[in-house]
Amino acid sequence: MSGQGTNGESTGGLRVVIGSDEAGVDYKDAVLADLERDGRIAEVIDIGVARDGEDFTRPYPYVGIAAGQMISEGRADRAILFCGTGLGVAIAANKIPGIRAATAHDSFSVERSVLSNNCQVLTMGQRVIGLELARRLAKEWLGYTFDPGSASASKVKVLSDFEGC
Ligand SMILES: O=C(CO)[C@H](O)COP(=O)(O)O
Repeated sequence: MSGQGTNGESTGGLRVVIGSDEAGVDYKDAVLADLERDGRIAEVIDIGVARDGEDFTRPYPYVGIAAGQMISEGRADRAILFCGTGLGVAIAANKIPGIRAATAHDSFSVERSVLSNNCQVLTMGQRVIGLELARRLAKEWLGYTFDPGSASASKVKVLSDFEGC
């Protein structure tokens, strides 16, 4: 069984949620395939929507909330979510106490979302960036680990203290 690392992550390898609404399903499926080939990932959890599924028209807030809850409850370490812009799923995930979700479409922001902000959730927009960039950014993002001894830690703690978790 996996233990907990200093970042709250599973020490047995990352457990990663992937999800989208219908506007992000093409990118979700492409990144899902990448994650399944990625040796760093212990478990990939696809929360939909499924292209041919009954949940295909599930609105983005349900996707963001479900992903945030999985992390909050310790059932996953990270989530990568897509919608048209990436904004809606981030707003939804951020409604869950303790969740830090960010929309990032460039390499520097992707890096800082972990190293500065200790984000557990990355969101991107299928209507905003190209597929190959989204795939690359997802891979990069999973390679970063927050350093609890860094100068950024006390800033993130302000958020945790405010939320009480
Ligand atoms: O991008 C979205 C939400 O941020 C979603 O994929 C589309 O939402 P809509 O513009 O309200 O249809």
